[in-house]
Amino acid sequence: MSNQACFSNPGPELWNALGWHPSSEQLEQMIALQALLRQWNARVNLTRLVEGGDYWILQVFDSLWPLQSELQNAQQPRRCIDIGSGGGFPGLVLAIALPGASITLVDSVGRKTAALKAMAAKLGLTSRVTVRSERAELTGQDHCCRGLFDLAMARAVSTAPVVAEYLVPLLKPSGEALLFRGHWSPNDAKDLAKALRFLQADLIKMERRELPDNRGVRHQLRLRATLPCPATFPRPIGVPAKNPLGS
Ligand SMILES: C[S@@+](CC[C@H](N)C(=O)[O-])C[C@H]1O[C@@H](n2cnc3c(N)ncnc32)[C@H](O)[C@@H]1O
Repeated sequence: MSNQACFSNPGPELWNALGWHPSSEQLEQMIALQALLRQWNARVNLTRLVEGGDYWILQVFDSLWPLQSELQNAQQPRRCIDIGSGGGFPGLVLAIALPGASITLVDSVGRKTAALKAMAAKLGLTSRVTVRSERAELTGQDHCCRGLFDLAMARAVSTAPVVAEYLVPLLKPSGEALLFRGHWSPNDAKDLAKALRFLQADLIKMERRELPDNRGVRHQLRLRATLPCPATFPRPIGVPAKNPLGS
């Protein structure tokens, strides 16, 4: 089998490259998620990456590779939140891979959150997955979410300073924000550092990795709060994107 064919399937090559292997139940859930995305895509534009390597590498692998340490302690109770979850990446894949975690999925588009709720129910994840249909700027100011998460993440939602403003207010004092990035440059790092000064947070880790099958380079950035996030952040709806911190 060519490398490309191996990585287009959920076979051992994919999991060896990831350094984590799903149980048979988890694998079934990931295959079921793929089928649910095909169904829901007919009604709502969730994602076009649902077949072969597009699904297994660009969605599943890409959602899980930054979580090596969490995957080693997958039963540990954790509160996680995925901002701008879209079709459920990384949030729903995380809910499958981390049986100890509870996951809140947030998206501002009602049709997407309806699909997320229905997919979570079909996957048997309702007891651990909560779906919120709202803007992240409101989530971060809601006492039901602010300051309560061990892990707050976002993939493909906005620039790093904007995403940091959404995520940092959600963290417990010991929590970490996880930014999934594609390209990452020294200028991106400078912009993020300026934003983090406002949010009272530090960059604690940056990791680069190539996806299997030459599917591109990815970066993960981890942030931690140094002091409680000032109450003014996140600012009202639309302000973080219109006027990014530090710009
Ligand atoms: C490009 S999609 C990425 C979806 C998913 N995270 C992924 O990686 O496939 C961005 C998603 O973020 C949502 N989004 C963007 N800004 C948001 C905000 N301020 N609050 C909540 N959701 C937001 C959009 O509705 C959209 O579903």
